[in-house]
Amino acid sequence: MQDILTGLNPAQKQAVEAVEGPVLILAGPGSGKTRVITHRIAYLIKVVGINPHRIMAVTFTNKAAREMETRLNLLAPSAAGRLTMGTFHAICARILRQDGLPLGVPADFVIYDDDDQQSLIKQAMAELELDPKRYPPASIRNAISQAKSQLVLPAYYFEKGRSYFEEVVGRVYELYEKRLKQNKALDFDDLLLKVVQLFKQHPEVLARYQERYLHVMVDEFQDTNLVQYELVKMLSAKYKNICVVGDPDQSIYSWRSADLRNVFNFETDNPGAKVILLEQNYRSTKNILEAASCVIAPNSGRKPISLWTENESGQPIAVVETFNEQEEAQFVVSEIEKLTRYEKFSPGDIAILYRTNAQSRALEEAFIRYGMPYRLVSGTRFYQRREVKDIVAYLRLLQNPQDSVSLQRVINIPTRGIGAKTLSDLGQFAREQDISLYESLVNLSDENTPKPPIPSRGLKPLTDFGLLLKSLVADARNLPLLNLLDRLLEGINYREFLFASEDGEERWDNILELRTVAQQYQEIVPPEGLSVFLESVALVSDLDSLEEGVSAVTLITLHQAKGLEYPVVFMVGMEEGVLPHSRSFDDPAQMQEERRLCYVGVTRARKRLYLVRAFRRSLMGQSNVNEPSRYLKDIPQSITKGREKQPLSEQHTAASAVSPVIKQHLQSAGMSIKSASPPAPKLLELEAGDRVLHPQFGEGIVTSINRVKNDAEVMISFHSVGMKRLMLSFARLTKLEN
Ligand SMILES: Nc1ncnc2c1ncn2[C@@H]1O[C@H](COP(=O)(O)OP(=O)(O)OP(=O)(O)O)[C@@H](O)[C@H]1O
Ligand SMILES: [Mg+2]
Repeated sequence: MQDILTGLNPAQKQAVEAVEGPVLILAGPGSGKTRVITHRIAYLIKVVGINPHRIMAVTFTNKAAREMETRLNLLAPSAAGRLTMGTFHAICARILRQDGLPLGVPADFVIYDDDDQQSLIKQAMAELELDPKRYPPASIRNAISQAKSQLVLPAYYFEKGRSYFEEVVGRVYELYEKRLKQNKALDFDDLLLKVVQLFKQHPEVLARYQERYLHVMVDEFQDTNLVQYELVKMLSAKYKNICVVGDPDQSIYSWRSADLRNVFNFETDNPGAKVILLEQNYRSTKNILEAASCVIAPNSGRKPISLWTENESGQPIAVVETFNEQEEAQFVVSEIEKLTRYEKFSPGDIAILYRTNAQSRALEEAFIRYGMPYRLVSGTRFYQRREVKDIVAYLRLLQNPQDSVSLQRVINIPTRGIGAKTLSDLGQFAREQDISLYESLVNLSDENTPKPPIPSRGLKPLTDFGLLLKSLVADARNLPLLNLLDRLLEGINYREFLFASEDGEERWDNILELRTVAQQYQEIVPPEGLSVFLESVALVSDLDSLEEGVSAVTLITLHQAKGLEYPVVFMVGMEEGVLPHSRSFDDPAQMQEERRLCYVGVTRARKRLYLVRAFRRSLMGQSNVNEPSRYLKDIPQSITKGREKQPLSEQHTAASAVSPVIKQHLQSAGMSIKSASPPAPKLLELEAGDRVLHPQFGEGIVTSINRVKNDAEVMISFHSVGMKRLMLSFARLTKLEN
């Protein structure tokens, strides 16, 4: 019992000991909310003598559940594995496996993820002969998901007075449900919905669970939605021992229907509820905490939660401006190098937080280049993302039309009605004729060649695709990489295709991010740009995912970082348009949520906090000069340090188009800059033998120059990547003194 209550402050102790009746714990970040839940569970088991079997603890992520389990194991080893702990979805899945039968849910149901769900909806729409152009499957899917999270059934859509679109939703919904059932499958929304239905329609089942769960606890309560709260209420209705902890300032999931009203209504829903406030922060230094409170203060309608700490003031917050996103990544990586080399932080102590997944790309590349281990939390590494792989496969095919693996990958992407049977017939025909798959496609439009035995209905899309490929292959020889990529995306209508899928917007963002990469190869004479690009992609993607246990830097979105803490935190992309995200600009409620997101980020840091931004950012194919994030201005200069205070004009005159990092590198090597490429297209004067610096390839020596019209082709032998031929007007070269 000693170890359970010692190590808690009086307010925390009160929260742990308040085991009877409803309890609401409201407290700011790092004040020990999660710690209280863990200790409360241990206390219930070891002191009050509750059977772990009768306790339920709901966490927000599986990772949080695992962490809680580890901590609990230290306090109450006997409880391991006996209590019900996990996310709402995991707990509901368990209930349905046990008790779903009365509702017609078989014990061996499978769970469909977003992708499965999407394809089943498309299938249902095809069966109903609904045109996906008029009724985008993604909107139908959203409507169905919304309906489910509000416990609305298909019948609702057939009531009088519904719109035609609603009726369509209803018909798809109905058939979709039928197919799910035939496949013995549940989608994510079903997991919650079915349990609520089960409890409502079969009170005897509910009674059993109510009897079982003497104690129910919920962490991160501010991010629960209505159905989740409904469930918690039902489960705890008998004993009313329900303890929820949360922080309204950290509510960041409204886009998943999280509803803050759950917090505000808790006291009225649960008469006699004890409300406990925790005010001491154990996580962060005074400086970090002050920065956090300045960031959140401007939000309106807050219940101000006071927060203080006995921790030291610590280092000032580092506010760092870099030139562009590559330099930002470089800065982060070289700073990490210093932190781990001279300051006894290990890579596992460090996290990089960002607003959108697409931002990870520049960071990942820097980590790979430096050979520094990193771990991307529950996101797919950039070059492994499906849409990125698809487009890279296309580009590979354009470079090498004989690449039949790539061809087979993309032949029906976007869907163009080329089925497996047609493809295998074509393959066999190509083998018989001893030509490649690509040639067999291209030949279809040539009257003088033999035709494969494929019915004309199947032949048409093949012929069209062959023609498209042929013209793109020709483009690949002549166009700079970015133009080629654009031509490709247009030719296959890729944007439309992505937007018809559920997470289309995010996936398109990744494609735009791929454009940013392509831009960097613009200066290389075609078709070499394409092959250099593909070569570097191949190297980057080849990296095996990290083994567990290796100490690695964490790359994570702000949303996923909730509840976690790291000794060192880098928040990157601290710019208007990135954080706050430009999509939120015209919605005041959303802007408040962006601010909370920033607050969550800042409060993840224990000892060091870096707020990094880029003067110019190419993200998702657009190059923008962004203002510093408004949140930076809210942090008083007395607790920051950095390059922030210099006026921009001094840093970014034409002569300093060279990034500060590179400049620093030059200076430390005793070199100086003779001339930098100015923004106006005046060509750098170069001759064979000159030493130059390139922002990506590093240092090299000019081996030859070939003047063409107003430009010149320069051959450069780079130390890092060998010989490259660049267009002088595009190449971001700096001449070094010989
Ligand atoms: N009384 C205490 N004594 C020492 N350390 C404590 C105490 N209370 C909490 N901590 C430590 O402070 C840190 C933050 O605690 P915890 O993660 O539980 O906070 P939280 O309120 O859940 O934060 P968040 O809102 O970010 O989820 C943890 O490292 C925890 O171990
Ligand atoms: Mg917590």
